[in-house]
Amino acid sequence: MDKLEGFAPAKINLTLHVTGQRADGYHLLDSLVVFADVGDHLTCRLGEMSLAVSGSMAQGVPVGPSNLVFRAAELMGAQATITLEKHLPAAAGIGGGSSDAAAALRLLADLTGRAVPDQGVSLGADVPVCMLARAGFMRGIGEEVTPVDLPPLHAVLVNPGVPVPTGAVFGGLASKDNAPMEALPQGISVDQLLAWLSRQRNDLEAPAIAAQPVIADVLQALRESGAGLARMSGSGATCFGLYPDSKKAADAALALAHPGWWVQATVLS
Ligand SMILES: C[C@@](CO)(OP(=O)(O)O)[C@H](O)COP(=O)(O)OP(=O)(O)OC[C@H]1O[C@@H](n2ccc(N)nc2=O)[C@H](O)[C@@H]1O
Ligand SMILES: Nc1ncnc2c1ncn2[C@@H]1O[C@H](COP(=O)(O)OP(=O)(O)O)[C@@H](O)[C@H]1O
Repeated sequence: MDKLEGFAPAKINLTLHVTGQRADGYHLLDSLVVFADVGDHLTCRLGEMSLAVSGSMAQGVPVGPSNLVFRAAELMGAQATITLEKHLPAAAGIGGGSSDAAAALRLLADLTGRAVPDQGVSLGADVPVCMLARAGFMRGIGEEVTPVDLPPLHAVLVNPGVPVPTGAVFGGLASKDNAPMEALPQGISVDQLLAWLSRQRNDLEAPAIAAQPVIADVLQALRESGAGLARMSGSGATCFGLYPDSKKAADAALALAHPGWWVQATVLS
């Protein structure tokens, strides 16, 4: 094996309940996570350590040792020549950096034959679920990950171009001890899933809107575009809308076009 290619899909928190806080300050989460068919692309080859970042969303992404891809190589004890093509906005609540790190960990594990320590959680609370890269529950601070079977969902992702720092949004929570998600029935249909989702929450929505009020405008625009459900992902600012089929999602994406907004029709699974 010489050079390997990998895909780092956007992570979407369909729900995000904050149920407590650990003594070290990290929050306990109860979240249903899915992945989009849009994301970043990586190539990786063992050799001299280097990282080249390109792509439509490369601006502002660190190219040095603070890039999570660089840190993934350090964690694996590997030297590698890596290219990263960024298509996902950064600091956007869709785990772009974490998904890049998880993709790099998968590639480096394949290239070196080494195991990934602790599913990469030392690189970030979102990395274990991004290692799974399919629908799953995320609990603990993010280290407890369980796959779940869900029907695919047609969606539009909208990011209004304002970065939201995750730690600050957690810090703005009015309550840290909120109710967990309801149990999710197995073998659920799309309509049942939508009804179930509408009864769950993203507890970070209110503090994120307080920090960046434009998020409320995005949610309103998604609802007006015909979304059956509109919610923020992660700590924001990206929001998603869910639609009955791919045509309605594509039409909504066209209607949502707005200067400075990143708008993407996608399938979540
Ligand atoms: C909120 C979530 C939900 O999936 O997504 P994003 O908004 O980042 O996409 C994640 O838990 C974010 O994961 P990640 O972005 O990897 O977080 P980390 O780098 O580990 O932590 C950044 C900061 O967020 C806070 N943090 C993060 C995770 C957690 N369970 N409790 C926290 O309090 C801490 O203040 C920490 O210093
Ligand atoms: N490969 C990467 N892609 C994007 N951001 C990265 C990357 N590596 C490190 N970062 C840093 O991580 C921060 C969080 O980025 P990201 O994971 O995209 O956001 P979020 O945690 O909101 O989902 C960014 O502000 C950026 O400086």
